[in-house]
Amino acid sequence: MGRRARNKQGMPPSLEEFQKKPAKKETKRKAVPEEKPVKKTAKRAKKAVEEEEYEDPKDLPEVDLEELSAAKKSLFDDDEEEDLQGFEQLDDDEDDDLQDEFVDSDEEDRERPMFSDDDSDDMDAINAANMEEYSKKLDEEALQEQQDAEDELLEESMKNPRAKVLPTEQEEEEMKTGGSDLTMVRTRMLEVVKVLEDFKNLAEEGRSRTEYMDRLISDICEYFGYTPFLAEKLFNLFSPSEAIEFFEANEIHRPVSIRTNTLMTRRRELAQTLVNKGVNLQPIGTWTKVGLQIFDSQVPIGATPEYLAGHYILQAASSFLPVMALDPQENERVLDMAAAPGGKTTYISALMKNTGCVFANDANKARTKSLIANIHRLGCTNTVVCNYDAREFPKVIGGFDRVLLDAPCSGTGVIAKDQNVKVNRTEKDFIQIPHLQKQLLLSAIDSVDSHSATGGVIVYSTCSVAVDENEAVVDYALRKRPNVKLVDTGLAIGKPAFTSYRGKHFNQKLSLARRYYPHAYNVDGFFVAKFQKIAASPHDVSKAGAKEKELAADAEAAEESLIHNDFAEFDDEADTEIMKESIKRSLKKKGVNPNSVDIDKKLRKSNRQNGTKIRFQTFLKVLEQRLTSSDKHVFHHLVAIVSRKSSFSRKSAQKSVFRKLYNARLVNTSNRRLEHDFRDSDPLNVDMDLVLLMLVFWVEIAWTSQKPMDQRVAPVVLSL
Ligand SMILES: C[S@@+](CC[C@H](N)C(=O)[O-])C[C@H]1O[C@@H](n2cnc3c(N)ncnc32)[C@H](O)[C@@H]1O
Repeated sequence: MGRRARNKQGMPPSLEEFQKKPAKKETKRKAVPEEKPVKKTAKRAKKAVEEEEYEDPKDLPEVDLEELSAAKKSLFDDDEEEDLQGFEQLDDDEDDDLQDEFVDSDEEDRERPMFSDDDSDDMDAINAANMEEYSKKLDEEALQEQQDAEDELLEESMKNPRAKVLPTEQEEEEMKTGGSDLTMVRTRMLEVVKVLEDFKNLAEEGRSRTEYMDRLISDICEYFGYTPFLAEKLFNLFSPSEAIEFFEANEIHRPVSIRTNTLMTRRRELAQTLVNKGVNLQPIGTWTKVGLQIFDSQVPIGATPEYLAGHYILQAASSFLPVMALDPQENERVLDMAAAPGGKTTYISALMKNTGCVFANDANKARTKSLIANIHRLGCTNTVVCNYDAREFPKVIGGFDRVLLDAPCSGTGVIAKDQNVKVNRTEKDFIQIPHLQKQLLLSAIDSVDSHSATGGVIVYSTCSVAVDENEAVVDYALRKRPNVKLVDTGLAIGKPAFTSYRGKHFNQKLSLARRYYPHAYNVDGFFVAKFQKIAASPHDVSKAGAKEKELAADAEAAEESLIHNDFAEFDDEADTEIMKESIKRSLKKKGVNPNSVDIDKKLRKSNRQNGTKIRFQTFLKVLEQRLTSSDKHVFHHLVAIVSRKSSFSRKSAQKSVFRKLYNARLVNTSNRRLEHDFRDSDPLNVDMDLVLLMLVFWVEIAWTSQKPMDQRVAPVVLSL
């Protein structure tokens, strides 16, 4: 069997199949409780993990180490081919493994805020966690009691279907002043979820769905410590009950895993050596031949002679996935665009058996040190390290067989590792980071040789679960580069990515990309998409560097409704100029020479007649305050249409749309003349579609601001 074929994964079992599998035989070494952690509270699930993961050695029966070694050895006796066969026919136990045995590590070295690996940090964390877990074990009974009490309370409240789950105004006040009892908050969250799932039967009369949702988001913020912005963003990805599972999973550390460096050793040899040193481990599910899950260890796992000799690397299981999807072949030329600290580069190098050439690039020079260190330690000799802004590619060098873009991201998939994400991420991050990701992905695509005999592949991955950083980025790339198509990742696990999300529709092929969630697979949240480049494009020979791309992307982004940080850049002067232009046009249309008229005077008169002092800037401020991001999206959509339909610059188009909205806002039934002006002063003579879109926009504002806008909108409709 050829290498490529051997590397191909079997068809993924469905999620249902995964979930229906009977529980795996319990072993004392199992780190994750048999029950899915998501069925427990954050604390309780964590407790269960602690109990099993850090079982007090004193409580264990005496074990003959030789026997243990022999038993462990048998775990790795299957040769690689058998592993593969098993992989193609996932059995029940293995499926269950998949849920339990994914691990984190290398992502810790991701640069903050980009989330990075650092093996030694990882180990410190593990050892510290062990001690903490041991001491927490003493609290077990108390915690269990508390849990039982909570469950009882919940059960009781559920008996009364129309129980008053939401706090009264007075209770709200008390909560504000006296703080909340977290147990109560948690119980209420679960109750609200139940109500939301059967709103018709369980909701209190007179209470709206929004009230329940708002309460739930507030409680999530309070209980788990998220900002309302991020809580809502993440909440929207799931059903209410699954959202709680996700938030709870973020309170639990993923298990620790290592990847065998096949340039140096084989997995079963490594496992045997480590077991002999007192490391308690098990292979990660059948989907990987190189991963080992570590349950506990009598030696520091990041400082064993084998570690120092490069026989393994601490690496999150989810980090294997993009490289497996990339499927690098021997003797190829591969680019790892954002490579530091090298968890994925070294895996690529190993899969290529140190043949061909891997360009490992990272924009952060400091981080290339750890990249170089890992490359050396793991004995990768086919690797060139470089330090460019990856948007410089393919100007630096192009024509690669494969490119991996493990993009810098917001890290919403690895909150369990970095709790700061809960409070640090802002709306701006979810505009700026995707903006960079899009530019990087286009560069990745342009750096691949579409005529590659073996490859022509691009893999895009992030450790974020946000749609803006995943589906939206991939969809953008598909639109901008019709010479690529999405293909199957070949990965055995993962949920299909979204093809539509909250009113946005993406390329249908996005269902081929994969999403990973901590609560679903006990791995870091991750996203993997695989492209095949089917033809060359003019961009492939582009000599544009990062700066040029940034400028081009800014312009494109405005068209794509992405950037609105220049939202309030209009000034009175510009405002006046536009109005003057409009008056001149109007005069011309009437056959009057504009030069024969005092335009300033006419403008003043017009302003007086309009009785308005609202200027663009004021209007922008109002918009900023009142628009949700989806409203802004509509606005930018309008701008994009106007600039496409005209030769106007983006700025002029923005002004024009504002002019429309501005004027439309003044129209009312008693002012027919203004209606007329509104149409006459239209500098673009925009078509009906645009006006209708504007109305949609206005209706959205009305909806958002909860104020009736019909009075303003209706006459515009009438005037069409
Ligand atoms: C998610 S981490 C990469 C982790 C790495 N692939 C691994 O597996 O070890 C993202 C990396 O992107 C790098 N980065 C950020 N902006 C970049 C850019 N414009 N060009 C290249 N690298 C960039 C960061 O320095 C960071 O190391």
